[in-house]
Amino acid sequence: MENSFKHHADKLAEFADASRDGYAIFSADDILLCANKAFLEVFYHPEAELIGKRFADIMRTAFRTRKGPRIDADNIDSWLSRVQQLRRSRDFRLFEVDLVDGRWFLFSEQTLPDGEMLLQTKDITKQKIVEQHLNEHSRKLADLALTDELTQIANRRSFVASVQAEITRCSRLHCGMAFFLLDIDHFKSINDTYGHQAGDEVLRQIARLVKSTLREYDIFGRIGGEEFGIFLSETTRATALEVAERLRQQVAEETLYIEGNTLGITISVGIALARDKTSFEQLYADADAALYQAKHSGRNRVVVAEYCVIL
Ligand SMILES: Nc1nc2c(ncn2[C@@H]2O[C@H](COP(=O)(O)OP(=O)(O)OP(=O)(O)O)[C@@H](O)[C@H]2O)c(=O)[nH]1
Repeated sequence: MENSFKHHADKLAEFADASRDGYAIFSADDILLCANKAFLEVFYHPEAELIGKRFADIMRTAFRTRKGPRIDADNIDSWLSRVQQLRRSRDFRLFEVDLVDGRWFLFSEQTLPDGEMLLQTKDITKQKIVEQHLNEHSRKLADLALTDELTQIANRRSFVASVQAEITRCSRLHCGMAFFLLDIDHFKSINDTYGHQAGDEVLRQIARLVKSTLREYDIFGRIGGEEFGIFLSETTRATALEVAERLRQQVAEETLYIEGNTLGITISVGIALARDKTSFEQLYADADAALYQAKHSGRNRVVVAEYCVIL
């Protein structure tokens, strides 16, 4: 019977040694007592250099030789003191470790009541690559869902969401907000004269031009068709007018080169202003009314919504 146990224990040791997963046992005072080949391979050091060493010394060697686990720290001692707080903080811990050579391992630490610890490592490089591809893919999908395909600026959905978040913040702080509706003049005749593709190119170039004149934290998006929205926070009436007028002027002065034609484009801008609680719908309606006035009083102009005169 005893022989049979011994036989099975030997078999287990044999399998553990041949396993692709790493196994190691650390003593209660963190000395590496034994480890199989797969574990030693993670650290790139021969058995003789690791067995009998303290965990801290093994990690110091990894840091110094830049082999084994990637240690993103300037100072190994402060890194070690952080890690030591985590080690044995629970009976069982699972965490991912990336190696300097680009491989990824899932580590598990199982601590016995007397402080001895069994460390297991599993190569998860393939899963990590798939995970990274999936993350990248879903980031791209999220970007696509938020971006207007033609102009590569925010689409209506993401523009409205950003503006609503900013309205909430500004209303709380009672800071001035300005909302512009910007519309290309006689855009239909551009399509009719030069074709729809030329019209698309005008939209792209105008979006680029407007974007380059705005500040990084101004919110800019394509609301639909040839209509764009801009939201400025922490803004006075005078600043809003100045920005809109500068935009109008820059567009009017720019010559666009579209499919062999030189085009002069103008825009009309309707502005709504607010200081206290408001909504996207309210700002949009007010700016739209102002834009209507701008169109009907000759185009290529900026009009502030009537009720905003006092703001
Ligand atoms: N090329 C192109 N045209 C578009 C797009 N979206 C909307 N349009 C066109 O934009 C034109 C808008 O025309 P209108 O609303 O009559 O306005 P307008 O000709 O710009 O005249 P005003 O706004 O009154 O100055 C329509 O002919 C739409 O077909 C687009 O993505 N690409």
